[in-house]
Amino acid sequence: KEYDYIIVGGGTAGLALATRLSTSLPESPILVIEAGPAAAVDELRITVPGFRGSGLGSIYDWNFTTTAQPHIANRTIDVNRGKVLGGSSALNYLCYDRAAAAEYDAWGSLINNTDRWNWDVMLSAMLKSENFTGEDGDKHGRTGPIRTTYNRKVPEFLSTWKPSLNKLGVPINDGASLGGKPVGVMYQPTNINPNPEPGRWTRSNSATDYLPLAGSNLEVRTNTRVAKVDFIPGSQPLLASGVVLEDGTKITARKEVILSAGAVQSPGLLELSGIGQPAVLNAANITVLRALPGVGENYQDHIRLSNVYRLKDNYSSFDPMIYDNTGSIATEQLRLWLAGKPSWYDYTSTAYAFLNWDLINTTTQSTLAHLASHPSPTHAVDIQKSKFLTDPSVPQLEIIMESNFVGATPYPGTGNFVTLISSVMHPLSRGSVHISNSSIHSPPLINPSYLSHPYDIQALIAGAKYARRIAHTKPLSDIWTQEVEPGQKIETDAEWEAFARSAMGSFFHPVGTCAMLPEKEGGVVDAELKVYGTSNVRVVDCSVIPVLLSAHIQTAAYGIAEVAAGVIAGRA
Ligand SMILES: Cc1cc2nc3c(=O)[nH]c(=O)nc-3n(C[C@H](O)[C@H](O)[C@H](O)COP(=O)(O)OP(=O)(O)OC[C@H]3O[C@@H](n4cnc5c(N)ncnc54)[C@H](O)[C@@H]3O)c2cc1C
Repeated sequence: KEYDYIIVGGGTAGLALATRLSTSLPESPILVIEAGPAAAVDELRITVPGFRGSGLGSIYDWNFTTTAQPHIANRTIDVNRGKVLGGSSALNYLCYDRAAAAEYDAWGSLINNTDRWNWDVMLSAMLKSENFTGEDGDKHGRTGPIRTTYNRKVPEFLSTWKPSLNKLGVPINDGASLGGKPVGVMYQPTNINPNPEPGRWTRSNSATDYLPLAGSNLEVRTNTRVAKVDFIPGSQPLLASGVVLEDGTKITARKEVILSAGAVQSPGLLELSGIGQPAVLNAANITVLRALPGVGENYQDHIRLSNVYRLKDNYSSFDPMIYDNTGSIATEQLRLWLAGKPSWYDYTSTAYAFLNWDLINTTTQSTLAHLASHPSPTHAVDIQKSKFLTDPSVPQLEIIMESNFVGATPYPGTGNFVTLISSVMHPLSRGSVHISNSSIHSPPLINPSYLSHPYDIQALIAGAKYARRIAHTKPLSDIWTQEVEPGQKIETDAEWEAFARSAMGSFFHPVGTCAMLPEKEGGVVDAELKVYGTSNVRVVDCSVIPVLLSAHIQTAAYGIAEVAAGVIAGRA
């Protein structure tokens, strides 16, 4: 059987794109090939919002790890990625937000000043993908597939969040953070469907809410892995004829092959197909069909640190739902969830702050700006990040108040905790992901180069120190008894640095590895997401994001897919 379009990866962007293409081009046979399974409708690890995190390490996770990272004591960091229909949208933590307008505008200015990509384009695409329930005055889509709303149950102590930050001079930004101006402290929505029968609040993802809208011309094959793109020998530019599966089966694409395998695996598929850095391909004994040095480079990810506080006895947290999930509280809450009644298992993250360094103090701003500009950045992505450092509309630090223990050490066994997770929004370390040999079955070599730029470690420490300051500000200071991580013993600069290097984690947001940039800047795709040197291969997923955003990135994945569907259907 032949198809017009083959989409590799039925993940967040892949299913959104496939659904939109199938309805825009009803005469075109379209195939999505997904390596993972379709999860059962009653798969609680995916469906129950409060079970977020329980899919990690499961059959729905690729379970990759980084190479040993020299700047964090040679630790390796887990690289969790969805391996299931819905991809990482089925595995993620359901934070739903958008970055500053200037950050999407930068995409267009970096790729030859095109007006194909900017805030207006991405906002309209992101709104098209959203279906919000509620009234908050913010920018929301109301008719799109992905259901969003606010948590209906939040722990009582969360009420200390906004006043404490506000006391430190951070503006309250409730109901106004999704319109391109995220700086401030606020509650944000979450990708939950609030009213499916029988009243259960469930995770909304690309498999549950885009795919059912697809036309009958869309076929989905699960548990099927693509090994590479097949090119017509001697074609110039390279013309793809289809894909080759891991068992050698060839499937024909009459028009296009679109890679939506995510930021960790789309670059590897290009390399296995003969497009990439000659040194990488030669080492893997793969014939170079097109040298493209940017493939797999420019890996960027959000880095995070936790400050964990033990709550006073009169406060209960989400901890029993995670760490005592056979206990009576958890059992009762799951019974309520199954009955479609308000339950703690409806709950996800709610309380956020997006800050720039100025909001902490001018010394932090100038110290970090100095680190970022010495030596002067020369790469377009780094230059862009240094411009963001002087733009007060662009956040540099996110802090989330989590209602449970999220430490670098194991859960202490008993007790209720609150965690302030701080994350650097524009780290300057950029790494890479490459294949190690010619087999699709070998895991990729993921080297994010965490903390290799001196800005990153100091930014991480500045965030965690500020989180401690928040914790010591009333009314938040009234709810806890002990700082468990990093612990009050961490005080000197050297102690903070050792702690940060030993406890730093990832926020699961890799981007940039098939960057939409000019080829001479290390770009892999052009403004129409077409791979340089090919006439009919595109990449549509988070790997095309050239500069990491100051937001959780699923909204961008949906937005990119919506824009790409318009581009592809317009060209058909
Ligand atoms: C644990 C976790 C928590 C997160 N939390 C949040 C959050 O709270 N909010 C937020 O906004 N973002 C969050 N993210 C990030 C966000 O969900 C992802 O970055 C985004 O969904 C990625 O979308 P994508 O389309 O680029 O890739 P994916 O959704 O990962 O899709 C790639 C798909 O391709 C498939 N695939 C790969 N290789 C092949 C192959 N060779 N053949 C066939 N199929 C293949 C994969 O199985 C997968 O289904 C989180 C991510 C993770 C992993």
